[in-house]
Amino acid sequence: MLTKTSNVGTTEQTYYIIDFDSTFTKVEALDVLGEISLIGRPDRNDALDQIKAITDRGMSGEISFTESLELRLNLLKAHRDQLPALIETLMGKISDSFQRNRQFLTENADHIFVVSNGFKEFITPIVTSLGVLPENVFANTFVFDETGNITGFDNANPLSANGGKSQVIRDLKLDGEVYVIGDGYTDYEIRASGLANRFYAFTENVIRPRVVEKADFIAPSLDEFLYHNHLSRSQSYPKSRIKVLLLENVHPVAVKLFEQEGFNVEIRKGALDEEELIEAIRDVSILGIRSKTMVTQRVLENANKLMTIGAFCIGTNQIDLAACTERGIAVFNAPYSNTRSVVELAIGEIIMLIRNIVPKSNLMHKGEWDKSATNSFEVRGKKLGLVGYGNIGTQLSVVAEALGMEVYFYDVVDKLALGNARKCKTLDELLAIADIVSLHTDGRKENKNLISYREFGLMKNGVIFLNLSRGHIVDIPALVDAIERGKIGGAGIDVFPYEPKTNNEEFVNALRNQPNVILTPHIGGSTEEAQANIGNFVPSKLLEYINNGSTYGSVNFPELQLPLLKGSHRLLHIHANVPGILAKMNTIFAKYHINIHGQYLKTNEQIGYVITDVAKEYADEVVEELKQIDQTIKFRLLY
Ligand SMILES: NC(=O)C1=CN([C@@H]2O[C@H](COP(=O)(O)OP(=O)(O)OC[C@H]3O[C@@H](n4cnc5c(N)ncnc54)[C@H](O)[C@@H]3O)[C@@H](O)[C@H]2O)C=CC1
Ligand SMILES: O=C(O)CCC(=O)C(=O)O
Repeated sequence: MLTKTSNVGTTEQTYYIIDFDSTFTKVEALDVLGEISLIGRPDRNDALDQIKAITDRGMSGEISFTESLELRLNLLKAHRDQLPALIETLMGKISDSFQRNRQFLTENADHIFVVSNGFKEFITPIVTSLGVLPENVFANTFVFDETGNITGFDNANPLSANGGKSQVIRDLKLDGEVYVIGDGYTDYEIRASGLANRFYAFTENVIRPRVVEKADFIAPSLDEFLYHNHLSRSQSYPKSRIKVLLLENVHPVAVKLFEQEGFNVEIRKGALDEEELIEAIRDVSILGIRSKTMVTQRVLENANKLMTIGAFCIGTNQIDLAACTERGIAVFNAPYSNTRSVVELAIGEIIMLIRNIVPKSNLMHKGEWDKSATNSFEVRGKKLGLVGYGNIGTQLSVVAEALGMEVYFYDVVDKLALGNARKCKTLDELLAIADIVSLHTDGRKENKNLISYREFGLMKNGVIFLNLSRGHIVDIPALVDAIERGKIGGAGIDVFPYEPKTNNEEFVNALRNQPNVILTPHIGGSTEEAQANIGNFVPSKLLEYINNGSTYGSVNFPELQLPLLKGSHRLLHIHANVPGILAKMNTIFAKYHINIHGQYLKTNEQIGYVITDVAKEYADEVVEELKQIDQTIKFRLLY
């Protein structure tokens, strides 16, 4: 993020001086050359470490540049024949924000200079591939011996010595504003010698504190630099300004995906309570949570920048969905990624409980050997009663049948029975018939205490009871009573009306120390596989929404799967679902003679979502007038 503000704006006479290593490319080219030239050498790793250390010392100004160059070339022992491989590698290492903004580089080629202490032999092919003019590349050149070994550098070139970059800029006699973009101390030196008006510390690839503290501005990407200077760019809004807050230990793959996208990502291990979340969410655009963080109306009132929420789980009952919709915040979840994990845990628990393994194992730990078949049963032929026949219920149905169980289910919605499963007309009918009752309903409020004293009363004596869905669905005192009366032969409980916020909080519950009860800390969906699946799936949905406007799979927004944005500007308008909004929008488009490439509209009970792709040239007033339409909730522009 740019840290200081100023009167921005550029003139025709603005010149851009760009560094190469770790700025134009993600890497230091001589480090990469070392990886190539030292292949097969026994001391390769040591030499590479030394080269990297010397590079850093030179870049942060600890040792003179000439010294760092000499030391590195000595260690490299490179050859001319290795340069094509180096160039090929560097082509794949061009910084993402430079790749994205090649249009800026070509359109401003006359005013762009790449000034580097690296070497022309590899810099020129890389930067000219993105439109920089070869005559605007200023860098060192290698000296080779007669067999092609790199033995040194041209000492007459000012860039081989300290202060060389300033010397080059001085000689260029640039008449106008000069802005330097780079990651190293030598880039700052241009500004220090009074030859540049601004120095932007470029931190997309590497952050050097000693350089950053000297900078006029910090540019986490080229987009940020272009945005700051109102220059043409590939992103309507720099991604580094978009803050992502990820709570509850979401999988690292998700963190990586958001970071790769260039977002500013903050992670916290546990859940936050309402007050903590209100504090943390103020400047957050994307929030990622799991099942424990309650996103309430009060939280949302303090989340003015929030665009979207990702529930890294199935359940979304922890989020006030209606309030999100009212505020134009799109919510996504992962409806399938952890279903198998829950099914496998349920099957495992059913077998352990029906065999009475838990008390036997506890006795063994106390040294007691109780070999007997009493109260140990097989699952084959038993009646499994599923309450809720959705994604998990149906999958459990199929796996249970494969184990020889008879499956019965009850769902409030008329569902197709899979395999030989039998539908029950009422919950009561199911409870009366099942040897094992397993809950798989969603967490809607009306399901609170769905299973209480009356329902336990309807169950068979010795029934096995499982809840791996949501804690509030079962009345815990009623469950404890049923266990103590011997009504329940065994129970597996994974979810609780109140669950500790973090692993450091004690689990307090009347179910503790009950016999033949398996208690698990809400881990039905916590397998490595499921978490990695969710970690990939949810960010993909959030990114489609942020980058393209697509809402396919959203749990609260009208679903629109949009074509990729190409050659147009995309105007996204979210409004209260009242008649006439589309007509008002189109009146504005007509008034300004806007060429519409495509238009998409979808509504739900609360909101309407209109996407209009338009030709790139239009008056600024269009955007302002669209935002002013009555009942507008949110407006976004993408390109
Ligand atoms: N323990 C854990 O770690 C995990 C728990 N879950 C929870 O498992 C539950 C089931 O998940 P999915 O199968 O993916 O949900 P789903 O939405 O696909 O299925 C839920 C089904 O329950 C039905 N239903 C709702 N209320 C009902 C009622 N009172 N009586 C009968 N049927 C009712 C719905 O019509 C729907 O068919 C959810 O509560 C989810 O949050 C999901 C994943 C992991
Ligand atoms: O793993 C989690 O945090 C929650 C799993 C869960 O309950 C869900 O996916 O609905």
